[in-house]
Amino acid sequence: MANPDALSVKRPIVWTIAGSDSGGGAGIQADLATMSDLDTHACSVITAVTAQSSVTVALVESVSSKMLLSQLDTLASDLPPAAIKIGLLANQSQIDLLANWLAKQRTNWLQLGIKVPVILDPVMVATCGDALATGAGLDFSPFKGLLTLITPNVSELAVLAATELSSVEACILAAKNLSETLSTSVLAKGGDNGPAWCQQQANDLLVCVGVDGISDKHQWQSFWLSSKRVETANNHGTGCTLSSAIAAVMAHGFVLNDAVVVAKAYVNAGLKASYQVGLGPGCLARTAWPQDLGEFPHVKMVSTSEPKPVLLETSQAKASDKGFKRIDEALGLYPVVADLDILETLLKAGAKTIQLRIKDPNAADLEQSIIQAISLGRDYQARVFINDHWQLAIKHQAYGVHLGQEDLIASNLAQLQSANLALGLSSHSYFEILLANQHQPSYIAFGHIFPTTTKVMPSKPQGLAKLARYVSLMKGELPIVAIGGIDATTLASVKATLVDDVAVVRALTQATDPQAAFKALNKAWQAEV
Ligand SMILES: Cc1ncc(COP(=O)(O)OP(=O)(O)O)c(N)n1
Ligand SMILES: Cc1ncsc1CCOP(=O)(O)O
Ligand SMILES: [Mg+2]
Repeated sequence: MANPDALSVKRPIVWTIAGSDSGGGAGIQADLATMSDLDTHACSVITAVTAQSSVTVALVESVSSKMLLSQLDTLASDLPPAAIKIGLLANQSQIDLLANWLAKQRTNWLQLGIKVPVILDPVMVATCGDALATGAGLDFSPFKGLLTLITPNVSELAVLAATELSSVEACILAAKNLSETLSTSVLAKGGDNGPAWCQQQANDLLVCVGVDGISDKHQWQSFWLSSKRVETANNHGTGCTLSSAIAAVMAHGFVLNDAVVVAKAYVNAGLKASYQVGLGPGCLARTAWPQDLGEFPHVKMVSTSEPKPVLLETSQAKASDKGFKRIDEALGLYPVVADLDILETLLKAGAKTIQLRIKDPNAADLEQSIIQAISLGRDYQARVFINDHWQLAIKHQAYGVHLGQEDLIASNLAQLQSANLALGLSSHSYFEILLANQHQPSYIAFGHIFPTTTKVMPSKPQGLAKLARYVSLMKGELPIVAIGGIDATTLASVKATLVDDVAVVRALTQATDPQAAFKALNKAWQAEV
């Protein structure tokens, strides 16, 4: 099962509501190509027909309200969307009609328990500089509360905010204001050559507004997503491609933050392989689901003390200096346990990696238990990781520490690294894998793969298809450990994703004979695929 695409059999339906670009590089044409390339079935609702080439927009004719409504209703009754991308809306009455229609549909969908992500790319001007929508003063406020994400570029954001965005701070403020005005997350794109501060590299600002299914600490956070600028004039349809890729990835069940980073990687790869067709700017190539980590952006939380995006050259140099201890021998079947009795039992059974996970920070015998676990690890020549309690792990020289994304904010990684401890980091998405990977940990745990009762999770079970995608992205970088709901019945399917290692809790701690359970699971894990 090395090919992750083999795992997602059914193509989810995605709609694009946008204008036709007769030149084929942008609009509906770019959207359909992108959505299809990203393994979705694309339906189209055409808002306007443009007579357009790579150098000019000769004529724009919007479709009638009757035609717009008829396309929406016809599709809704047979081909309901898993996600919607909205592009060119040619005039205010189209905005009003669509917002009204979406509001009614949303109520129907919510009654059925369906939440459909809606991504709005507020298209105003074509790459050649010609206006596409009539009237600069389009009012998008009817969409308030109906959108998941709006994706203006810096010039569009300046128009929407009715202000110049000559500084990073002004851009952050305008994006946050827009997110409040429309009650939506915002992706302010700095990919086009805009003001001086976004010329050096492509810096996009993601303002998260109550994003579903991600860590509490990220739901309302803002992030810079930075990539090196791809130097090419063939950038016609970049915004359409990005927003339709975001919709397509969300239709596959990925959270918003994941969809944004995958779409950015998709656009970066597309720009690198872009090509010229007419006399003007050419278009992006379609390069399928991105699998090259190098195409993904660097992610940085926006903080009040340091609001600026990271400079990529320096951050990469620093990251390689700061790598954590490498894992030479595979972690293998990795038990995670809450007490010393079971820890010793499993070491006796042959566990070579084990984690002590005591969740109560006030546990009376916490430090003593940590000392004891580390000492048992030495006796049995096993690698003992301590969960959460990184200061005690340093103090007593554990082999390593395991931390979650939330723990990262409160811990001192430099101290851990100089004490030469190994570091495992949790992740629950592409986005968190990128965040974790930037610290160059010793391994990244990914989960939960299947439902679990061991821990209350903010995210949904990831499943095998997603696991396979992450494994393929991270192969050769550092070990990926799958965790969550893994037991004797699911082990073989997890192994088939080619993940490096597996961590288990209940499959061992709730077994009637934990030693026998470890031996059996370990044998199955070590066996050839
Ligand atoms: C191997 C492994 N993977 C993931 C976790 C979870 O860590 P974290 O997200 O910090 O959650 P808690 O375990 O602290 O509840 C883990 N402990 N081990
Ligand atoms: C700590 C943790 N982090 C992600 S899933 C999980 C618990 C996994 O436990 P189990 O193996 O019992 O499902
Ligand atoms: Mg933790």
